Amino acid sequence: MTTPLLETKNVTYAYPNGPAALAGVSIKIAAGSKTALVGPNGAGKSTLLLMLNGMIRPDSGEVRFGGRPIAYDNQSLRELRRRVGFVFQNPDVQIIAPTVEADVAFGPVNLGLSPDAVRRAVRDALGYVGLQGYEKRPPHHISGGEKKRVAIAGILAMEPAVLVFDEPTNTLDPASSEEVMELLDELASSGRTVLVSTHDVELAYRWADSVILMAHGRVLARGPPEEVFSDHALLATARLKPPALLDLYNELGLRRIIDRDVPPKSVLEFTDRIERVLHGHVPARNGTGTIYLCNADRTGGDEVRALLERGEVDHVGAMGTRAKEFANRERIILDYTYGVIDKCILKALIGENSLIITTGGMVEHVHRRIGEYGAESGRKLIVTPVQETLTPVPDRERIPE
Ligand SMILES: Nc1ncnc2c1ncn2[C@@H]1O[C@H](COP(=O)(O)OP(=O)(O)OP(=O)(O)O)[C@@H](O)[C@H]1O
Repeated sequence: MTTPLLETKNVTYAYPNGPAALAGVSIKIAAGSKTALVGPNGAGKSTLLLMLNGMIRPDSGEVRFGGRPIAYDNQSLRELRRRVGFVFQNPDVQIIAPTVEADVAFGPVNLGLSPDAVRRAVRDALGYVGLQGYEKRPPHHISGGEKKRVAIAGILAMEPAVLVFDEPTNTLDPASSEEVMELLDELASSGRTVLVSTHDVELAYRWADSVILMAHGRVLARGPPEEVFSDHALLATARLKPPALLDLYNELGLRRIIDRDVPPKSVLEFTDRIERVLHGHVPARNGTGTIYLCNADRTGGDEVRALLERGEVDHVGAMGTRAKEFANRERIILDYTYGVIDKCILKALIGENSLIITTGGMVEHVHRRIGEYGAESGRKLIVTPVQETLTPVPDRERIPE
């Protein structure tokens, strides 16, 4: 690894009158990485994260940002906290102002930005988390998932290089959890470094590119999720279970039903592997389902409803916060809000049709991802822009030819 963006060197910490919360922890976080800090209750995850932006000072050892030890004077801490944004587990701790707008403005105002720059920062951050229109609402009158997004917007408005999330999905329902994880994916793909703590191994396995496993104030293991989560004994020490997909894959490997090489990260990858074992290849099928693609920036609700009313669409998914807002506004019920492309490919492979609603640059991404899947698996998948379903003779686009 080149110089890590964030690093701790043998840090220790005990709360006043408490046992050691951290007993010598060294971690390295690479710029642009998606890291999950995984461990049971009381492992020391929150304590370690609080150290990364100077909210807790180690009893011994050192925290480094950008290769330099962090300093604890007020000026240095203010600068560090602008660069390393921290989203608390409980948004009520973080949200302090009487309106959503004032809350998100708090950081930029403190940074001394001009009123115009503050307005822009608030607008952009609320847009990013899909909360335009919430500006004047009192934060205690919105849902838990929305509060989480307000807290994230408040941090984003300061444009940090690193985003640290303590248990981002704790207390959220499954759909809200998925939306927050998708937001974290968007943040990471825009070049930010994202670090989350969690005891949800399923989430860490599919999301992270690097995992740090902690228990009893120590690091037990670190590395790619498929390696760390394949060690059952270590996971048991940390009172955790392996992710279901990886567990099944490893068991099939041990029984020599499949060759173990690169573990699958998704149901789609796994089912393709099984098909290859059964047939020697992923069989081409006639009659794959169609994936309709709606660019919500260019399509009206009436047009989408017209397609849905024809009864040809079996499943609907939305990718990105603006697309979800569009679906919400148009009262379109969503079956998928996370991992949408893979889920729609899986349905297409069993002959069912689906609709993906998305916006802006994500439209190209959907085409690319489905095209790549088609090229790798040798299957022809049909992607039909919703606009084309409105013309009398649909001009279908085949990917790949
Ligand atoms: N404010 C505090 N005062 C005293 N002890 C604390 C305090 N916060 C945490 N601890 C103790 O420090 C240890 C590590 O706690 P920490 O919250 O960092 O763990 P965690 O891995 O984040 O757990 P969880 O998943 O439950 O949030 C635990 O033994 C806990 O009891």
